[in-house]
Amino acid sequence: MIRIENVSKAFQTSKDEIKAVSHINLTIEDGSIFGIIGLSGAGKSTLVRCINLLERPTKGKIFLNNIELTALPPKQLRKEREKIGMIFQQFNLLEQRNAIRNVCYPLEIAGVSKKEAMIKAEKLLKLVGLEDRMNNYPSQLSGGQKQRVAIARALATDPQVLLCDEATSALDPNTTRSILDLLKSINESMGVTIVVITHEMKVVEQICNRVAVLDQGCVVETGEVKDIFLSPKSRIAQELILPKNKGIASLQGKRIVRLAFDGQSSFEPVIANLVLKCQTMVNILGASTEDVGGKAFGQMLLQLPDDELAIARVKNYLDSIGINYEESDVNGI
Ligand SMILES: Nc1ncnc2c1ncn2[C@@H]1O[C@H](COP(=O)(O)OP(=O)(O)OP(=O)(O)O)[C@@H](O)[C@H]1O
Repeated sequence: MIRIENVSKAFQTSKDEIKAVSHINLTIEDGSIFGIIGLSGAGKSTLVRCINLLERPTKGKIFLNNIELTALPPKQLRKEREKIGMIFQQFNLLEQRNAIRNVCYPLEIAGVSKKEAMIKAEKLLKLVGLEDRMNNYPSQLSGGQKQRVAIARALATDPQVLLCDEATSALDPNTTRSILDLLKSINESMGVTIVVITHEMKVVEQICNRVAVLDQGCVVETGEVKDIFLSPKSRIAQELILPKNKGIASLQGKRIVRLAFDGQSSFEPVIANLVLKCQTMVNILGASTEDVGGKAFGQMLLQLPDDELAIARVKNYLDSIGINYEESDVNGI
């Protein structure tokens, strides 16, 4: 289990102090896949680098399995750090080493014999589906293949935790999906706890159990992915789930409702029935649906007519079929 206790990190620049993260409290359970999501500059990378003390927090404590990493002397910290692997957006492979020797690298540093390291590296490269690419250099590999090498390398020291800092942000959607599937299968088969840093809700939806939403260095919302996806409370989570739609700006002053679909409802009959039963037109401004844990979840923004009676009929209808909704004004979307 990872425990982040009241962690803050500030950077001192020549001009002023930048508070990258402030008073963060999070618990990440063993064996889970935990997402940390936020917009650019929210403090995600800083927070994840505080977990393995690549950045030392200015304040607060980090615990791994009840051992306080922030209190350890350097030698013991190095030992504990072997339990935490990390992968990055830009892969960070050693260009002058081929794939198998990249994976051997952390083992060599840990004092494992060359022969043993090669055997383990071969096994790991097979695990990530690169058995036919072991002797290729990074420059000969695609982005997805490089990230697979990086994952194999991160797993070489048998970590309990794998930190993924925007690990799929440089990849196309199909490759992203295959890397996320690989991470999920590593989590399931090896029990490795995975912490995923991302600015994409799709990544969180595809593999995470729980998520913390970060905004301006603070956690503004945390919980089960499906709960946050169904009913985002913070403005930033709403924006990440259903990004701002440029077309909406021209609809100032109109009544908007945000519907939350919970896996039981299919969209078209609901909206078609709503139009028929309420005898009114609605505008679909945007929709976002995802598969979470095998169930379809989603949100939809509807623009309602400027007619209080019609609005009351729509609300009654939504209540009667058990669809959750909330009203928002256009500026709050
Ligand atoms: N070494 C540093 N020195 C000074 N400021 C820093 C340093 N590292 C990060 N920051 C600042 O801390 C804040 C948070 O940055 P961080 O990289 O953690 O955000 P992020 O959410 O990971 O963003 P992105 O998704 O764009 O990488 C930003 O304002 C950034 O400029």
